[in-house]
Amino acid sequence: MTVAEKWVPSVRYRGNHLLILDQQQLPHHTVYLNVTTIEHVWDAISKLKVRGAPAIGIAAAFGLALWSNSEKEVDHSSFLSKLKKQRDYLASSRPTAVNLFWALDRVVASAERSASVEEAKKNIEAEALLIQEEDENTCRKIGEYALSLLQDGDAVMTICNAGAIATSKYGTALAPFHLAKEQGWNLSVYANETRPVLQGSRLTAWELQANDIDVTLITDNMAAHTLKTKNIKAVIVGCDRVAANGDTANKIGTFGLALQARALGIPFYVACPLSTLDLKTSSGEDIPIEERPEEEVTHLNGVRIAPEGIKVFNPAFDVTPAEYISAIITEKGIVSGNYQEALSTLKEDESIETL
Ligand SMILES: CSC[C@@H](O)[C@@H](O)C(=O)COP(=O)(O)O
Repeated sequence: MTVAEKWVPSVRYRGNHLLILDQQQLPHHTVYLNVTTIEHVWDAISKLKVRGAPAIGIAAAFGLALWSNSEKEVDHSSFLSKLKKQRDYLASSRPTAVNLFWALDRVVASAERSASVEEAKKNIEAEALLIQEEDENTCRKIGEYALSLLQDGDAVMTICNAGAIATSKYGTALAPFHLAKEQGWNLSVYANETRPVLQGSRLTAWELQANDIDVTLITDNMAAHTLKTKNIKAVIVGCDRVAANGDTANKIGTFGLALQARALGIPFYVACPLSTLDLKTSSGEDIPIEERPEEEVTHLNGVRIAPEGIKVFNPAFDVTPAEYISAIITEKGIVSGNYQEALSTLKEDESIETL
């Protein structure tokens, strides 16, 4: 079976409510949360019940649709200013993944193209649905380009979960494995467990195993040894924001993997949709890095594993400088070398297929 046949969507829109796959309960329970208010959506994003850059954007877009469907305001301009306040509220749920702001701004812009409240409501819903639908095609294209860098039989390493459940379907970094499966290739994946909240062991291991893709779980501190001894042909990761110069923010631990890959001469690829490119942020130094609650570090499954009172630093992301990235794989092609120029061309020129 392939991801197309076994698909468990992360977000399902039902007009007056959303069904959100609770990724905090995976791999033990496949549970959908019944989300009825914009506050529920904020909470689900902030607590990582829905996570992964594209999925956060999709959930937030539907959050605005939920709000709009139940809003009683009849004056068009008051409706639009209330909408913008809701946009700012949802934008405060997480700071690093730019897809969140990109999706919210698309929905607000669609409402601004309306002449009445009724039309604005229709536009908001249609735009949110379009964002979700487009992401599926985008991820498939990313998977096709990523697969062109691999060969049947290759072993590849990844971190976190940039998979189907982090997007509309297929994923970004995991898309090539889903597509390889469809075409009968055998790729094997080494998944870093991804402390502190274990997106690798709880989500990537679950997603790939459920799709009969050869996956081996390692702890994060096994990565260098595994890269060196297991004939790994590439590292592929997702990302939360790419700055104009190609510096890339992704799950904490990614930068370490990039350094290890460089030291061992293994290509290090970043896979992402163009919605993750943030040309307004000039370099990685300007990307806001989320710091999360210390309990994520001091506790495992609710059990304290560190002494009371210990100081904790818990950045959720790190930035990999562009010089360590062999190529960035997008739905419009693969870029490498001078990222500054290539990324802005890519964002501007929708017709480019491969650079
Ligand atoms: C296609 S998902 C890409 C990234 O969002 C992913 O690699 C990642 O770092 C997710 O972090 P998370 O904190 O789980 O939202």
